[in-house]
Amino acid sequence: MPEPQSSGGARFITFEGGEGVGKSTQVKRLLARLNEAGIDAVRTREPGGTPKAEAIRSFILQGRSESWGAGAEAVLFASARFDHVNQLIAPNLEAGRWVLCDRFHDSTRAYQGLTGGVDDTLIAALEELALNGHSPDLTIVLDMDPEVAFRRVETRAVEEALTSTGDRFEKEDLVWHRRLRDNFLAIAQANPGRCVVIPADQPEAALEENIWQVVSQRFAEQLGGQPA
Ligand SMILES: Nc1ncnc2c1ncn2[C@@H]1O[C@H](COP(=O)(O)OP(=O)(O)OP(=O)(O)O)[C@@H](O)[C@H]1O
Ligand SMILES: Cc1cn([C@H]2C[C@H](O)[C@@H](COP(=O)(O)O)O2)c(=O)[nH]c1=O
Repeated sequence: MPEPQSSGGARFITFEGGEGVGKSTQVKRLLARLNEAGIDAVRTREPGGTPKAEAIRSFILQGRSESWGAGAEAVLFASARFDHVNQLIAPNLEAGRWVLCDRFHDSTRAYQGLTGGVDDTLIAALEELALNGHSPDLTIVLDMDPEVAFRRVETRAVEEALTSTGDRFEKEDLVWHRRLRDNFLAIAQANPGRCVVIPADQPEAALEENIWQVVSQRFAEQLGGQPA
């Protein structure tokens, strides 16, 4: 296996989509594929990725900000993102490491904005502040029927022996999750240069292969022109 490279052309890739569509699984698989191709990369998640952002994650996902409303929660997610971008994402990209992030600003657009009803102007202002110019180079939107994805989340809860099947947003009803799915698709449609929608209801290895095709074609130059 070639040694990971550590400079030049680092790329920022985000994974988005509803609950249980397989984002975390595929972030790990893509990291391994990139490492095999000699690319130095890190994986991270939102909300979270730094100690301060993880503290905000626990606060929100335990439901402690639920009664504050979607606008205040958008501000909390953006505060976590501000720290994450400045302390982890930007320094890694500057050091030449690719960054793979499990959820990013499109989740705020989809959950708090389009589904939660928070005004576009606030979402855009928070985004500008938190991203500080670090927009993803590519966003993979994993798409599938939320009812099927829910079953995955329930199975995961059983496998991990969790006493509760979900965090704050996993507890919303199916109608809400269907709206969320449509909203992720609308975001992808509005950002065709950055977002690629991939059907997620397929075996893990097949999905990994689909994602690798997209990444290796999009970044052929950085990957040394390797065929997909
Ligand atoms: N392609 C797949 N087919 C079937 N099961 C899968 C697939 N990908 C992941 N899973 C399983 O589904 C569950 C959810 O996967 P994962 O945690 O990767 O999803 P996620 O989108 O990151 O979820 P969340 O939004 O809750 O963070 C896990 O138990 C995982 O093992
Ligand atoms: C970044 C971000 C996340 N959320 C929601 C989406 C999920 O319900 C949780 C994160 O849990 P996961 O298991 O890590 O997917 O938070 C949100 O509402 N807004 C955001 O900006």
